Amino acid sequence: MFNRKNRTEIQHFVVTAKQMQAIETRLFDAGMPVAALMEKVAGRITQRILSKIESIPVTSIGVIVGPGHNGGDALVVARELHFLGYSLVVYCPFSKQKELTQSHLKYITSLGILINLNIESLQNCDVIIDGMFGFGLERPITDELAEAVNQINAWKKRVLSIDLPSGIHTDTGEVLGTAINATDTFCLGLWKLAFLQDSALDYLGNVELIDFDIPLADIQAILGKNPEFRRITKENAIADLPLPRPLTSHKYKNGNLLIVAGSHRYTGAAILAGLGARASGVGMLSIAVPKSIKPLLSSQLPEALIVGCPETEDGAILDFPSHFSLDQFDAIACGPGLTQSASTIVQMILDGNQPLILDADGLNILAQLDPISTLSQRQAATVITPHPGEFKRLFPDLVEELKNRILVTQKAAQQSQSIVLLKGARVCIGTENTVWMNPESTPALARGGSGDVLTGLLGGLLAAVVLNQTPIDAIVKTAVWWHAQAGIKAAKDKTELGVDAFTLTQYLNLLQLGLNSNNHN
Ligand SMILES: NC(=O)C1=CN([C@@H]2O[C@H](COP(=O)(O)OP(=O)(O)OC[C@H]3O[C@@H](n4cnc5c(N)ncnc54)[C@H](OP(=O)(O)O)[C@@H]3O)[C@@H](O)[C@H]2O)[C@@H](O)CC1
Ligand SMILES: Nc1ncnc2c1ncn2[C@@H]1O[C@H](COP(=O)(O)OP(=O)(O)O)[C@@H](O)[C@H]1O
Ligand SMILES: [K+]
Repeated sequence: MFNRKNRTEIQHFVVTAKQMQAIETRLFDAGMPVAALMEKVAGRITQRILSKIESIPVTSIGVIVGPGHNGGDALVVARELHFLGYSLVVYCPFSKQKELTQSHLKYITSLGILINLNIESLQNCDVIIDGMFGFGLERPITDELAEAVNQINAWKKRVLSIDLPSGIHTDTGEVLGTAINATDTFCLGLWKLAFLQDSALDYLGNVELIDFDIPLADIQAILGKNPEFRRITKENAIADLPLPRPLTSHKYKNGNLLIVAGSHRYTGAAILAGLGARASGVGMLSIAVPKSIKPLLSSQLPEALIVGCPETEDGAILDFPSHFSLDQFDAIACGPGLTQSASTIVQMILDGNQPLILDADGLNILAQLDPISTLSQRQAATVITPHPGEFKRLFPDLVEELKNRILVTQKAAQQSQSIVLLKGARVCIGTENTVWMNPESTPALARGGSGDVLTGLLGGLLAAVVLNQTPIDAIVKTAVWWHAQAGIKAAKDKTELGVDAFTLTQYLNLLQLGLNSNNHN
């Protein structure tokens, strides 16, 4: 007896509509009949739909059928559910269909299932299957079709979307006119960009990839060996953790990090970044703050070396103490809570040769300095971690393109020759060749201070791996995954309202996330 192969490797590929079409074309050119592929895919969708509805009382199932192959998929699913004894209501408001879809429509009619032109026909269904549009949708849904979609959403029924919620653009995740609010979406074959775009999130519901055995060679023929768009998974995130430690390790082999943060106004930001760094396991931690808040930092982080700095009149860092050198550090994390008065030291750090994470006010100060040329001229690696507001200040020429977060991150990374971590519900990390995207997170993180924790965690990891030459983009994705997983676990235990930034730092313990020192789960 053979078990189906669990193809975890395909979980990290993410494709555009164009790439998906090119991969699909390769299958057809190789001899796979289109109709056979549709049967196979729809058979798998049917199995997954059954697993979702078996435990709930279902009297009748509504099916929305579009004009293309998304509609064809829906009709095959409808046929199978009919033979399983479910009562089906088919709604197809299109006068023309693609040939294969038309053929399935004809057959389903021959089975005695009525094809309705009127959306009200679905009103009494318990579950609706959405096969209106998939990755072929390119123009907005308008007029009666838009009204039908809005009506379905207003009913607030359970809606299972095939491939994408109809109305969502495959690449940008934008709503084209209007879109189905799905409770579940079955993404077919390979993850599409829309599944990692913030703009689509509220429409997707629970998401699931339905693998239909696209040969790896066909995927690689289109995407290459190092795909441009990649999803962060548990496997690829933990692979780059600095674990296990060599038995003969010592503190200077585990990274020497300097955090530059805090002001009278934002003392907590420095503490939160420090606690984030603590969780990373960094070998040595120094935190530069305005000297009058040094006692506060020392009491919260006894293991850290707190560097008290001369202050501006408004309580920001004015300068580093005399004889203080940045050269001793493996990495610097700079920005949380600095205020814009700390521009002198930010400039000094940018001029230095240490790998750098720049966040918050560090970015706002950078925005005044011609960011693209400043970043491009740095000798060492720079990771910038803007939220969309900071991003707009840094890259005013890219503001219009922010509606496609994935592509805009890629462009910003290429222009600035830096690693760009664009914050949001689905964090995107732009690097020279790849955009990494984090598919799992929680809105519990949407509150002040959670970004400071990420900066510290990332700083600690960066300092540790600079020494063992792990690529920097690899560790950035690990930090993003770790931060989000801690948020998810904390939200499970304390609800989405219970995850203040300090609580988040308490959940960064890897054991709580199901890992151990051998880096095995
Ligand atoms: N990839 C794979 O390997 C597999 C893919 N499969 C399935 O195929 C799906 C893609 O199928 P697809 O290419 O036929 O496109 P689809 O999304 O059904 O719709 C396009 C149709 O809609 C029309 N249309 C567009 N916009 C419109 C509007 N605003 N208002 C009105 N009409 C509009 C457009 O017409 P036209 O632009 O020509 O007027 C065209 O006819 C994919 O999502 C998956 O479910 C599986 O079966 C097998 C494996
Ligand atoms: N809706 C959301 N879902 C998941 N994560 C979110 C959401 N909103 C914000 N985040 C995350 O929370 C953090 C907020 O960081 P930031 O905006 O810098 O806040 P702060 O500077 O106050 O710490 C980022 O890591 C961001 O990706
Ligand atoms: K759909």
